[in-house]
Amino acid sequence: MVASEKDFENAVHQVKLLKEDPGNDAKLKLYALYKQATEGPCNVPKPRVFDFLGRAKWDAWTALGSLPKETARQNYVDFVSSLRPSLTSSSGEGPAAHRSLPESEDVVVTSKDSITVITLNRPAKKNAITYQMYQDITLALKAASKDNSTITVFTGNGNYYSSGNDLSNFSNRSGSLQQMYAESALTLRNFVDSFIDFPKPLVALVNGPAVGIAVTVLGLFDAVYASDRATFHTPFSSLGITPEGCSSYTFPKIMGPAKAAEMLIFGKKITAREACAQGLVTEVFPHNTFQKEAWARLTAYAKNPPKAMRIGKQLLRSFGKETLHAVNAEECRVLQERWLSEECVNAIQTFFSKKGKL
Ligand SMILES: CCCCCCCCCC/C=C\CC(=O)SCCNC(=O)CCNC(=O)[C@H](O)C(C)(C)COP(=O)(O)OP(=O)(O)OC[C@H]1O[C@@H](n2cnc3c(N)ncnc32)[C@H](O)[C@@H]1OP(=O)(O)O
Repeated sequence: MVASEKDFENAVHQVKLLKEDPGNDAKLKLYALYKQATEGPCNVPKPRVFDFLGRAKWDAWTALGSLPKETARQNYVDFVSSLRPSLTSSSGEGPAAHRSLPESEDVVVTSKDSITVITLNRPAKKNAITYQMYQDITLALKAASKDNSTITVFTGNGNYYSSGNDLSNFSNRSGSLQQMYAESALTLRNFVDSFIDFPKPLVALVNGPAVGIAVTVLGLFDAVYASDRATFHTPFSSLGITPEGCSSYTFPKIMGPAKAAEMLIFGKKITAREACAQGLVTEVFPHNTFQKEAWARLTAYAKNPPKAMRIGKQLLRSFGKETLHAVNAEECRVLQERWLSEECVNAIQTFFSKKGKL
């Protein structure tokens, strides 16, 4: 469904009625999408170096590349709808006001003992994340942030946690390359933002090997429990691409720059025990008892007073948030360029022509 002019105007009106400040990142996103929807791609000169606000706005608008006006309009309407809890009740009902998680077989959301569980459910494809799944996960996190659960858990179905980005995302979509990559960068940015902004304790149960973006976002989780069959692999350079998920910032902080470089630049695959020694994983359990032990732990933790846990998380995380959003924006901008590079195009072709393995 494409948002009409009326939907767009309605959303612009709703923004004016916001009761609370939605924060700088949300305001930048709204600004960029509004400009793109009304004026098209940014072609104004870059503001001078000390005009920080002007630059941030220019960067946000420019990052949308050649995203079509209609798509920007739709994204604006969707984004405003995701801000609804802070809108005034007299603002009127926008078309997407009650949008909830679409029925999805590949991303399953369940609830257990006050814990919301988001399960990647494409075991035949090693839980590779499709374009649709990025959007479903983003919506699932938004919903979990508002539901009555105390903890949110991420896991995979089958013998893999996730093989990362589904490489057919590069070929399965319509439209010009420029348009597709601009949309993808925005989708990725929203996806990672939803981890950065997640307000409750977020725990990963890494049931098997994890690859690419499934590894990088772990730096944004509050605890990572892993089976001893899990491995952690970010083969970005061999795919001609660059790190995302804020890992270019979180990994050096977590494990030190040298170990981070081995993983993110040289693509070294590490075991669960190595990842634990380096601080990326909280604790490793034998595969046979992994589910039982991890769930016993989670069920006990979920009985803690929820507000205290939420506020505790805020204290631990909120000071670095601005930086994380800036890192995310920059990683997405760089990736958007890399996707067009010969190195990346060749690597994806190799995967599908020879069914090449990591
Ligand atoms: C324009 C871009 C749009 C992007 C949209 C949003 C932005 C995303 C940004 C993030 C970008 C990249 C970050 C990353 O995640 S990089 C890492 C990408 N992942 C890989 O390179 C892994 C590739 N897979 C493999 O090397 C192997 O499959 C494996 C994981 C080592 C498992 O090997 P296996 O022998 O045990 O199993 P296999 O037979 O290969 O797999 C079973 C079937 O699953 C398919 N499959 C597995 N992983 C992927 C994948 N990542 N993408 C697509 N398909 C995958 C595999 O092809 C098999 O399929 P089939 O049975 O042959 O049909």
